[in-house]
Amino acid sequence: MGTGNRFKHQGIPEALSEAHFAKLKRKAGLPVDDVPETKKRKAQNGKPSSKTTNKATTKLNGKSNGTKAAKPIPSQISKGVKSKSKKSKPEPELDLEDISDGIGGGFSDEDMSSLDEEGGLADDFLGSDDSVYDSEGEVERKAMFSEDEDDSDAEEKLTAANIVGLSRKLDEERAEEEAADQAELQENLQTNIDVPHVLEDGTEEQQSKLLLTPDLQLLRQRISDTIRVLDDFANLSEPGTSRSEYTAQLLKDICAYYGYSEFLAEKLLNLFPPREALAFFDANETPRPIVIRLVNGLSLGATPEYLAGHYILQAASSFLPCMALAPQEGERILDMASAPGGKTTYLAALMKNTGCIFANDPSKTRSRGLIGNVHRLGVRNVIVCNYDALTFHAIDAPCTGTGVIAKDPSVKTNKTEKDFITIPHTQKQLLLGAIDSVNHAGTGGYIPNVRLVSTDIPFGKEGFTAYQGKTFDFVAKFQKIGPTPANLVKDKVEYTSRVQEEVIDKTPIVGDEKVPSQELEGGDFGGFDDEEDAEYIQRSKRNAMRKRGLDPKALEKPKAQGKAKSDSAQVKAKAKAANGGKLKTKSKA
Ligand SMILES: C[S@@+](CC[C@H](N)C(=O)[O-])C[C@H]1O[C@@H](n2cnc3c(N)ncnc32)[C@H](O)[C@@H]1O
Repeated sequence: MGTGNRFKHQGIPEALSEAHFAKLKRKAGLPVDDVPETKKRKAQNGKPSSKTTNKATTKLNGKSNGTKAAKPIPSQISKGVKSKSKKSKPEPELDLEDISDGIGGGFSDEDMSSLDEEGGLADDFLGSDDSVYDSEGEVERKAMFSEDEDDSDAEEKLTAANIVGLSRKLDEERAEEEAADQAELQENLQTNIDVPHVLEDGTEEQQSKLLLTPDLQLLRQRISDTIRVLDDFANLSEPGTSRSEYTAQLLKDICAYYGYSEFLAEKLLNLFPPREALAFFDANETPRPIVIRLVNGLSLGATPEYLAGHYILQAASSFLPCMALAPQEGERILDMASAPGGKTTYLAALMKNTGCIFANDPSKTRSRGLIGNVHRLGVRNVIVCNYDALTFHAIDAPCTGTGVIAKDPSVKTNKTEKDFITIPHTQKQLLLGAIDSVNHAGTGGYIPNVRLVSTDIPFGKEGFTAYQGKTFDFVAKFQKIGPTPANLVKDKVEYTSRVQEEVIDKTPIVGDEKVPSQELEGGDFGGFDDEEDAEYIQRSKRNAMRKRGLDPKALEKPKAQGKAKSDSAQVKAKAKAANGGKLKTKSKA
């Protein structure tokens, strides 16, 4: 990530809302002036209040902030949506409610509790989905291709055919802007040779009061000045001060100005040089645009075309990995963490509905959305399953969610140290599991030979590729390059036959013809049966333990077993009662 244009071009960004500072004051036990309703609404960009929360929208001292809209990130839309609008008609608010889960959403995540008990998954692993837009935390998005827009600024329509050309055009425009910015920066450096006084005077109490009732323009100015000092510490720092004093000041100011927890702000500040970090914080205040306009005033999740499965709305982060994978017709693919199915359904389209995709997700709630999308989009080559992928051997793993701050500002304050330790650990485990899965059998901890290969995506930029001596790939494609060594093959055959004895489910598949589909919890797909799931989960756990060389018997405690049996009898009785005497069945597809 280079020094952001936004940072250099936009000047002072829009200030944070008064409600945000009122919240800070309440937390600190200070009196809060009532923010009149009308003022609150004005703070929402002068537009009627919508679901937007603490987006930066108020103007400073009556001045326009001059924020320049970021270039839109292209989203993908497959086909079938015709843009039609009347210039005079006001733009209806976007409601993408249905898109995240395809069947309207509204499910709770309590079904994940069994996994939580194991310390395996936390609930907010589930919310960090950036791949398919949904309405939560939705902010006003700037629509491209709008007939209302100034024609001179109109973008060409994005199609699969012209994506490379369009991307190149954007890169060229960006390069020109960067050159202009650089020249401007040099000019500023010539004129700004004074030593700014940015370190705070006064007691700690006075200082924290200042941060709770800040003059946002001054605060912004101080942030800029501190960064200028940090950029050229030898010449611009005050005598007798240390770099860490400036950094500590910057951290406090950033928390107050942008509304971050100190924990996350510090993490991000350590990740980038200060100037780039500021560009990043600014970028997170800019709502991401979408590249489709509304159709006849209907929300995107309610158009006939949407309901008929003609399109799905996705972010680049969702479809680029599928393009990199380049699945071929007839192949077999495992998507370990697949809900709500953005990638799964796109892969299915790329494979022309041939071959087979195993789409797994451990959240039953999210799996319902996945199933809805699979059905809605007419996908016929997908088998949906519902396991914790850590227990079998996806790359689209759960993430910390820090990449979606622009979409969900709550991330600014709700991430903790634990998330930064456990989530990457889970991601690593899933990746190792995925590598093992390539071999179709457990390998007793052996990691097959893999190498990182080109994604062959002919556009875009490298982006953020290195940090503290480590290199990163936003979309990584691994290829297995060597056969499994002979001694491991032998081990594997023995191992596999042992495991197969254990895992092959020989019970006949029970059809659900006798139960009308509408009576089933999960609709046509067959619903879920907690008792049956508990057995599958136990079995997976036993397998996982064996693979790690542990004794699965450790899982079976006689006392607990007795209790489990009586519990399961109760569950069965309850399920029967709730279902008019019939037990729900589940498709074992
Ligand atoms: C970012 S979303 C996946 C988005 C999806 N691939 C798509 O393109 O629509 C992350 C998913 O990881 C799942 N997840 C979390 N922990 C998991 C685990 N241990 N095994 C498999 N999936 C997991 C969550 O339930 C969530 O649905």
